[in-house]
Amino acid sequence: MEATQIQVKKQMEEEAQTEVEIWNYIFGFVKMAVLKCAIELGIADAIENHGGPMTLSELSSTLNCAPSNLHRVMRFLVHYQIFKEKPTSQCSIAFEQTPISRRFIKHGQNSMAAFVLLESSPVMLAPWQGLGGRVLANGTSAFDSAHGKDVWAYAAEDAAHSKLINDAMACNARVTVPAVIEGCPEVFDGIGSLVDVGGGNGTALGLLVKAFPWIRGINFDLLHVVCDNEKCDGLEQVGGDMFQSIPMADAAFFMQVLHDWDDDECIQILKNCREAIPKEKGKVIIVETIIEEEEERDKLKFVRLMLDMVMMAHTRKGKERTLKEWDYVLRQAGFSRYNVKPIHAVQSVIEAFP
Ligand SMILES: C[S@@+](CC[C@H](N)C(=O)[O-])C[C@H]1O[C@@H](n2cnc3c(N)ncnc32)[C@H](O)[C@@H]1O
Repeated sequence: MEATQIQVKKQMEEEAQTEVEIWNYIFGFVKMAVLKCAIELGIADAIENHGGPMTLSELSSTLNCAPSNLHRVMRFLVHYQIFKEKPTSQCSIAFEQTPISRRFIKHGQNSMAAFVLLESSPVMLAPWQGLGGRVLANGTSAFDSAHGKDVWAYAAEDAAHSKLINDAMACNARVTVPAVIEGCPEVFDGIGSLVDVGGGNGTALGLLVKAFPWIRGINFDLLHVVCDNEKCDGLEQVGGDMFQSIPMADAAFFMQVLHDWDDDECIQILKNCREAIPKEKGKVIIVETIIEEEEERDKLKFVRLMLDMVMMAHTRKGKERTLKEWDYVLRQAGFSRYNVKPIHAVQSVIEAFP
């Protein structure tokens, strides 16, 4: 092939790929919307309860919906390999579970269904309309513009939304905390008491106390959150404001809390934390995203960048941080020494010492 022919072929391939990408951007939300619909209908739950693949008529009668519409939803989900088609002995087609669909069973192991329901809720989608405004005004929160208050004040007044947040955080904790336990168990050696600051419904701390039974767990969150929490063996529930003070413990644990706040706020929270832990042997364990500045660490880099945009949409001044930015925050808060431990998760573990 001549050089010009090669160039023309390359250009045509690029144009075709561009066309694919453009349509992905235009209708990117459709995947999330159809997944939300599948979770609300309970499609994965129905197939799991059935104990094996289900035909369209079995599925539509179980879900009590029109087969014609369900067929279109299933065709879409099969195209994206969320479910698989399997021929039956009666020459029809049945739908079977995949590793992806199993993650969307409502109460299944490692289920991420609650996270989809939170992020696709009208409350969390509305702020995205104001992202440009936030960038231009540099500081006007997109969430505040949409709802007139910040996400935590909103949750304090709307019990259903608060539950949506806590359930989503809990399903994420069930995936992330085992990666922490497996990736760096030594971090928890010698800790007699651990306060989980912004611990939500206590799922993360419950898993930690189960894995390290010598730890006495204190789950600390806003009063309205801990008041709604179910009693959990081995956990003390304490309500309060981390900007005021943090309950005393040998160590403090923060998972996806500091990314909700700007540097000055994080420094304030971490200074309060220094007051709560012993000067000599105390430590802070932070489970957060670290944005890599140079080489890509792994396939999850895009999630970290997306999470940073989520912080821009959903918090006032929160952000995902590079290592340099974490270094600044920790040093300003008086933590002289820290280790970073990569784990098999979107987040890393930062162990910091006063
Ligand atoms: C993104 S969630 C993280 C929950 C939990 N650490 C996890 O990863 O599953 C942030 C948590 O911080 C809590 N929070 C917000 N403001 C707080 C404050 N001023 N004092 C204590 N907790 C607060 C919220 O109620 C929420 O549970």
